[in-house]
Amino acid sequence: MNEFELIERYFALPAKALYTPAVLTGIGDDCAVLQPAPDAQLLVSSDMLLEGRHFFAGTDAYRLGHKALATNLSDLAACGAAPLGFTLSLALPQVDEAWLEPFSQGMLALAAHSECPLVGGDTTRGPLTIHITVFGQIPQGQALLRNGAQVGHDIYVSGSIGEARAGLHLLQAQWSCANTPLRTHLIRRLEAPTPRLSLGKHLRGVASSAMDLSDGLCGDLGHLLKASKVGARVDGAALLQTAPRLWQSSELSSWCESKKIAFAMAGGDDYELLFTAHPSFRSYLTELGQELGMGITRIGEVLAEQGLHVLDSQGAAVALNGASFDHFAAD
Ligand SMILES: Nc1ncnc2c1ncn2[C@@H]1O[C@H](COP(=O)(O)OP(=O)(O)O)[C@@H](O)[C@H]1O
Ligand SMILES: Cc1ncc(C[n+]2csc(CCOP(=O)(O)OP(=O)(O)O)c2C)c(N)n1
Ligand SMILES: [Mg+2]
Repeated sequence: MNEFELIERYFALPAKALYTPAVLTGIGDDCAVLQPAPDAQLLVSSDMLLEGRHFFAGTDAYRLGHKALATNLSDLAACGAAPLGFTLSLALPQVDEAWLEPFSQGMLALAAHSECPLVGGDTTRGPLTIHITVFGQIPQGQALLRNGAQVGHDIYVSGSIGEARAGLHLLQAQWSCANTPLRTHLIRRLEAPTPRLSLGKHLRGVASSAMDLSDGLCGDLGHLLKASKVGARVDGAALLQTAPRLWQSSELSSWCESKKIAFAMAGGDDYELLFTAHPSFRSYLTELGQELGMGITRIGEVLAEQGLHVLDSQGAAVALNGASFDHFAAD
């Protein structure tokens, strides 16, 4: 199979079935031509996944296809945007049809579900690298950004924080988990995150600032606070309540509270939304969580004084010993 047969079979043909009316020209020309809605603004975000750095060699190809698109859609969700389409640039060591078939299926199943068609890309031989750029749209001026957090606003996260990091530690054999359903759940949280697109749309006009959690709450919240020129207090006990299955597991229930909080604060790969909102939205957000069937947890408050203070249930400061994920941390 040559390069163009590969593109046709695994990407161009199945992608065509997913084109929306916004795709005026899709795969096969020099550029894709997309038509955003009148009065919409265009949003663009790009993320890559590299074998050995973002995923282990031998990771299930269907899940990898899903995750590569999910991490990108998560950025659109964080801005409250609706997907328009995406491009896929792929480096493959060789043509492996037993890998390409599920990879393409996992990616395009999420593309169909999210109404985000594949509209172009590039394919080359090289170390396994998956690079996606997503395009989204939003009505003028409504994009949720990192710089709008206001003093006195509440801080929220969606979903369960720390589970993906626990999944990573399981795969790295840093701890074991005898509870098979929990083990399966944690690894799925690492390998197959759900982009929170509908939550993001519902946060338009509600959230004062938002971002998605990829590197870990500690560092990511730090970016949001810096952009907004504010500080924050995080209630560690509220953060732990987002992942009760994890903390009640027999292996981790003996950890002290501050160790659990520090683990969750440094947990990368969450792909949940972090956002701030005026306290008048509390009941709306409780109902929204029920409507969308996901946790939306208030974990703290924005403060005028800069800096991030994470407290345990006794009000004592939790030492965060550094870390969120940083690709160049050791350099
Ligand atoms: N090589 C690069 N050239 C230009 N901009 C970059 C580059 N790498 C990252 N960025 C930008 O820096 C910002 C932070 O990047 P990153 O932490 O990867 O964001 P995210 O977590 O949303 O993917 C983003 O606005 C991103 O677009
Ligand atoms: C094999 C493997 N090692 C380590 C990790 C943990 N990890 C790798 S990258 C990353 C952070 C997110 O990746 P990044 O490229 O920084 O995404 P972005 O912030 O740009 O969205 C984490 C937590 C992993 N998922 N898999
Ligand atoms: Mg990035």
